Amino acid sequence: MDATNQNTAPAPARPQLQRAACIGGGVIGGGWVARFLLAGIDVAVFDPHPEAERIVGEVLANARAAYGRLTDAPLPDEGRLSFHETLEAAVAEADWIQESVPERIELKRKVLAQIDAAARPDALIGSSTSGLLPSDLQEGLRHPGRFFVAHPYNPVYLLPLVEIVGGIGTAPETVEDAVRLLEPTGMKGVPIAREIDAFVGDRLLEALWREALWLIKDGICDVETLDDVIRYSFGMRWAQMGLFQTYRIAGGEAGMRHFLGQFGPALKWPWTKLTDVVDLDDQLVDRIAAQSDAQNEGLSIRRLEQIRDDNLVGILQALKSGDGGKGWGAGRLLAEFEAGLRRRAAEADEKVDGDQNEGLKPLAVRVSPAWIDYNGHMTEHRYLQVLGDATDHVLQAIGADLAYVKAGASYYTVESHLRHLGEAKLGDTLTVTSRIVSFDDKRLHLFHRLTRAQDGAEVATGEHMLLHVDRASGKASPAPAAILSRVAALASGDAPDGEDDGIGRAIRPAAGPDRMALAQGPGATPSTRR
Ligand SMILES: NC(=O)C1=CN([C@@H]2O[C@H](COP(=O)(O)OP(=O)(O)OC[C@H]3O[C@@H](n4cnc5c(N)ncnc54)[C@H](O)[C@@H]3O)[C@@H](O)[C@H]2O)C=CC1
Ligand SMILES: C[N+](C)(C)CC(=O)CC(=O)[O-]
Repeated sequence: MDATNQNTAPAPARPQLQRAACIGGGVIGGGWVARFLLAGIDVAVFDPHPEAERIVGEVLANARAAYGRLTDAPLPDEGRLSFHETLEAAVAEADWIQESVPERIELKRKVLAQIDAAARPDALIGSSTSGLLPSDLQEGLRHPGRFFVAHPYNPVYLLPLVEIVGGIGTAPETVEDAVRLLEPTGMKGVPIAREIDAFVGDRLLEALWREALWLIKDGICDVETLDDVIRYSFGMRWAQMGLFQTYRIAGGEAGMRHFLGQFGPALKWPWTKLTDVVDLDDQLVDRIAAQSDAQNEGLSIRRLEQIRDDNLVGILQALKSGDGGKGWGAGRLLAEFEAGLRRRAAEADEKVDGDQNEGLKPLAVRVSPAWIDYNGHMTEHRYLQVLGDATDHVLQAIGADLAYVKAGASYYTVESHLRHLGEAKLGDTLTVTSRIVSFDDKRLHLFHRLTRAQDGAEVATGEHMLLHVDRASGKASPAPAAILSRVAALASGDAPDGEDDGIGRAIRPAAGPDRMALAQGPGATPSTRR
């Protein structure tokens, strides 16, 4: 029996995370706030800093912008954010409380004891500590069984890893619950088998940092050179294959055993200063600070954060298309996160619609920052993307879903006509309504209309002809009866009375000099036409 269960009944199952509390809203606490809110979880914050709301707000603005570029999947509505005067008020309703106060053990213990006393007994309590032992932090708590370390990486809203570390008093189901509850936020909770100072990530980072400080102190390189050495080489490898998979490849065809044989002896050569710790005296601090100022001239912290976030989004997206489209590492996790978002959105639609067959349901799409061009409005190819999603929505409704495609047949778009009728701006929600205009056993003629949700203004229409295709032969083939009967049930034919849908319209030449004249050169007029 662990220490928790001495005073309380076994904790009830924790189904999902709906309300979180963040105690400390600095660099890491602010990142947690953003991660939770963007996953649709309400967040209550306590931080005595007089500018806590502004600081959290700026982290959140960065996070929103990054998510806009990260994913087209339907994010849930943001959770509700509230700031509280007392820690007790912030934690009262929370399912998960994340402590992110400064790294001082006596402060953390005091704050954790306060949280423990004020929180619901079944609420989970995670600490963001970078390396303090959970057993040391949970000493004196009344309910130590629900306490654990949840060590994230900065920026918390983009980097998915959370090291989950239990202490002596942590109940095993707490670690399992923590990993499971983080999943819908896009995070990867990784349980660490045994507690150890600095866990796994900071053990590695400290070793690298210690060596880096020696290299600067000894005048071997400056901070810019050191950063270049990392970012032009092994830093890029680490993002996708870590250390051991990378070194396996470095062993050539003979693999890891050969690598260990060849490079293992070097560990005993004087290639490392290992445990000697640099004295961070004033002179070294001044040198590093001056070199860092020179390296970052003209770049504010907020600007650096935005550059970092853009780069991370790019890396995550590249990794999502890795391994032949299956996704690799953090990119595969992103793909799974997006699949979860789509599944939950579809389930929510289902709930609203029930089983009634009322025709094709509209899609709602939010215009995200990555969709805006130099004219300040949604750029052309994003319209095609939204129309493509709307077509997929129709295909799902007629039963030509991913399982159908996997089984060997699909609909391919063979012709599209897109009309731009208005502007869509950042943050607009677009409603896409769809119609099946006509069909036969091979052809499916679709029409989509995009309107702005806030005022109903028409923004664009898309008209598309699709062919049913046997994927093995790549040739058009008749759709099966089951699909055709769904199509027939959903087809609505003509536009509602009086509505000009522009169906069948083509682009006509402008009234000025005609195409023949233009082809004959700048001096030509229509009269030169033969
Ligand atoms: N900065 C980093 O790169 C990382 C930090 N961590 C860990 O996260 C924790 C927080 O670190 P940072 O966010 O970097 O520090 P920070 O200094 O940016 O933020 C700490 C916040 O805690 C607030 N605070 C102080 N006393 C408080 C109290 N009694 N109750 C509520 N809030 C209080 C401060 O006003 C401040 O806003 C530390 O344990 C640190 O080791 C973990 C991963 C990375
Ligand atoms: C510097 N640090 C020890 C606070 C770093 C971390 O804990 C993790 C990170 O984000 O690098």
